[in-house]
Amino acid sequence: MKPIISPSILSADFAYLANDIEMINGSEADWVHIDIMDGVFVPNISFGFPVLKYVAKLTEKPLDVHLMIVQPEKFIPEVKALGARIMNVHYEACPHLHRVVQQIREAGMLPAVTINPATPVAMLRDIIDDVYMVLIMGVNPGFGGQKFIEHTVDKVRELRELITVTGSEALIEVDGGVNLETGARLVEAGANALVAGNAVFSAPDPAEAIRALKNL
Ligand SMILES: O=C(CO)[C@H](O)[C@H](O)COP(=O)(O)O
Repeated sequence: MKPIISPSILSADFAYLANDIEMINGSEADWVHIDIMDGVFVPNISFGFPVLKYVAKLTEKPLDVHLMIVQPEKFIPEVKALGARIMNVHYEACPHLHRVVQQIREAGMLPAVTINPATPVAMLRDIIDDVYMVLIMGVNPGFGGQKFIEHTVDKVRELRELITVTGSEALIEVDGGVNLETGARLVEAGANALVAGNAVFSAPDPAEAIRALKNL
């Protein structure tokens, strides 16, 4: 199975966002990854719903929305209003994660749980049957273009084992530091979906970079 490719528009040129979205529309990308940051959960602020409303209008691929914010459950209606297919919330931001996952499903979206580099895969044991996807961060969230943290590959392997043992159908997505080299190892370890920012938008031909990732 070819990996699902979800380009992260955090690395796009915000002054010409429509051009980058059209590039994604015409590419082999499967989803579009939207990183929402609040300057509290992570030390950066990206964009909010007034901007994303226009991004969503132009985008023809399903939206894979990643909330790097505290209390993400407060924004379930806003994420739903964007037409998002997947809503990713951080394990570290949700003391009542099981409830939030149910709320996302009840709102008609697919729930995904994200773990930071310092969070062990074992913390997902009691939620793995309830989620559509787990997103493993390959960098500390907040910025694009960071160096890939090596133990992410082992975490993917460990999560693949947990999924096999529990019979869960959760997908594994990785975000941060993904390029052709790290992507190949992540897919080999059992990742189903790759988020790529810098590797796509800094490439001379971003659509070709997406195709190369898709063919890993
Ligand atoms: O969530 C993110 C940062 O918090 C970005 O999606 C991620 O960093 C992608 O960018 P790159 O591929 O350049 O690392």
